[in-house]
Amino acid sequence: MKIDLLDTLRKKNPIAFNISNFVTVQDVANGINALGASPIMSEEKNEAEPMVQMADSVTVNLGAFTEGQLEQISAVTTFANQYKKPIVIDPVAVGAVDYRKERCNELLDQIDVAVIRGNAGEIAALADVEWNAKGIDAGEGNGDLEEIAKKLAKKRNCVVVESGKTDIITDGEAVVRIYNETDLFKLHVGSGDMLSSTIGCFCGVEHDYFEAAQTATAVFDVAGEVVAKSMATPLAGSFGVQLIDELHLIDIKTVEKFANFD
Ligand SMILES: Nc1ncnc2c1ncn2[C@@H]1O[C@H](COP(=O)(O)OP(=O)(O)OP(=O)(O)O)[C@@H](O)[C@H]1O
Ligand SMILES: Cc1ncsc1CCO
Ligand SMILES: [Mg+2]
Repeated sequence: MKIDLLDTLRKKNPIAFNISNFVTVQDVANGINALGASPIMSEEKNEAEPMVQMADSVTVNLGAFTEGQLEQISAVTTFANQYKKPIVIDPVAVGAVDYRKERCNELLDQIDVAVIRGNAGEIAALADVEWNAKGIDAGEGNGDLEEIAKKLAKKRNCVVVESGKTDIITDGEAVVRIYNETDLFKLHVGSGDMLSSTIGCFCGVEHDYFEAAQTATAVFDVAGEVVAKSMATPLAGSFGVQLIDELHLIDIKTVEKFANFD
């Protein structure tokens, strides 16, 4: 794993263009800004081309899109392919709402993406595997998580990050697993959105998106673990704030010390 990419990111301060959702946009902007990237958000179709041109990566979060916004998402992602800017997709709740799954699959049919990051319920839905997703959460299912992630990676010819107790990262062939020590992330709505956008930042500085996704996930997971270790009592609000603080403070040595992966 290329943990050194953390310093590369801080040196380059990549512009991370995010189409976010209204629920978690501030956490996403502050999280990746604290980490060392330069976030910019937009919902305006008319500025899609210059936004994409100046950006190093594009992260599209499908958490609360409207019909009107689909045109902007289509324009942005088409320009991103044209200007060779990596796209990260966060397919929020596609396992729970068919409308979302259909729109997401239409989008994925039109464009090439670098990474899809979702929980098990979301990745299973896009991989056409049966699963009982629960709203924005992973829900329950019996499928083999690694096989599901690989299936989607092959189907969409991209890297898949399937988050959960163990984060599974695959390019369709190789698999890297990152083991989480804390489940406090679940106290903070938008942990997943922040992870997806963190992956976007690393894809903006590393063309090997499999490597970029691994480093991003390890940095993010260790940041949460460090915060959890420092809290005598788990506190949801404080966890969210301290996660942003730790994304600012975290360094390569800390990630090397605490990242648990194979
Ligand atoms: N059961 C768990 N134990 C430990 N860590 C977890 C667990 N589930 C998720 N995580 C961690 O939480 C972070 C977000 O992943 P998660 O799968 O919850 O995304 P999500 O469902 O899209 O979240 P959200 O919708 O709230 O943004 C990741 O860093 C992941 O490693
Ligand atoms: C709660 C919620 N609803 C739509 S998006 C979102 C944030 C998690 O993605
Ligand atoms: Mg999510």
